Amino acid sequence: MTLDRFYPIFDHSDWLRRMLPLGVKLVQLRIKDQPDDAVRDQIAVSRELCRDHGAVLVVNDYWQHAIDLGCEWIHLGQEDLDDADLKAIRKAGLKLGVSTHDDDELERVLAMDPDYVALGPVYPTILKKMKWYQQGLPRVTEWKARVGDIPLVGIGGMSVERAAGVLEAGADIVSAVTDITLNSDPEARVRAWIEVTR
Ligand SMILES: Cc1ncc(COP(=O)(O)OP(=O)(O)O)c(N)n1
Ligand SMILES: Cc1nc(C(=O)O)sc1CCOP(=O)(O)O
Ligand SMILES: [Mg+2]
Repeated sequence: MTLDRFYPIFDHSDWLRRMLPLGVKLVQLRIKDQPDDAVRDQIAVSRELCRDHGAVLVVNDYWQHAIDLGCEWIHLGQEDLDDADLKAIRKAGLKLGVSTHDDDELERVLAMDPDYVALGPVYPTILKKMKWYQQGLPRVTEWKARVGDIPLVGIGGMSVERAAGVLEAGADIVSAVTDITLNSDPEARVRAWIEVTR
């Protein structure tokens, strides 16, 4: 399966309800600091919304809910991977996307046979505090050479204006949060993203 090149990330299923009708085909639900039952409910709603719109849903962090709810994709970062039951995840047929930020992390995840590898932050991000400031485009090119046929996701400080450069540098997919969610017209921004990535 070829994943769409535009990969927005949202923190509530309401965002998916708004954005999927515009043509989003790959989307991550990334919920933080919510009660567990609320998270589960939102994953279930998002799964249905994505099914209705022919889109791929990636569940961030909550791999057990993803298994229980019959989801198809999860995204796990390095610390998530410390606690996750990879055997159970694979047994359930879940596809796995992983985060990387340096050489050691990349070596670690390549041994896990991931279904995509994310590299970040390509540009500085305002979404969360990170140890890394920015990887830059040459690092995207290096990562693509190292991951080979595994799809490479560029994340961190992405914008409509930066997307083409990141794809030209070697990313297969570009992922964005605040460029959309903090925009005064998120729908128009998503349309612009779709235009530059298809
Ligand atoms: C596509 C994509 N790339 C990286 C991340 C970050 O995952 P992680 O390092 O586990 O951090 P949190 O998102 O859980 O704060 C991601 N979610 N998606
Ligand atoms: C969630 C996340 N993970 C990153 C990583 O590098 O692993 S950067 C990031 C935030 C992306 O948000 P924005 O598009 O607003 O910069
Ligand atoms: Mg995580």
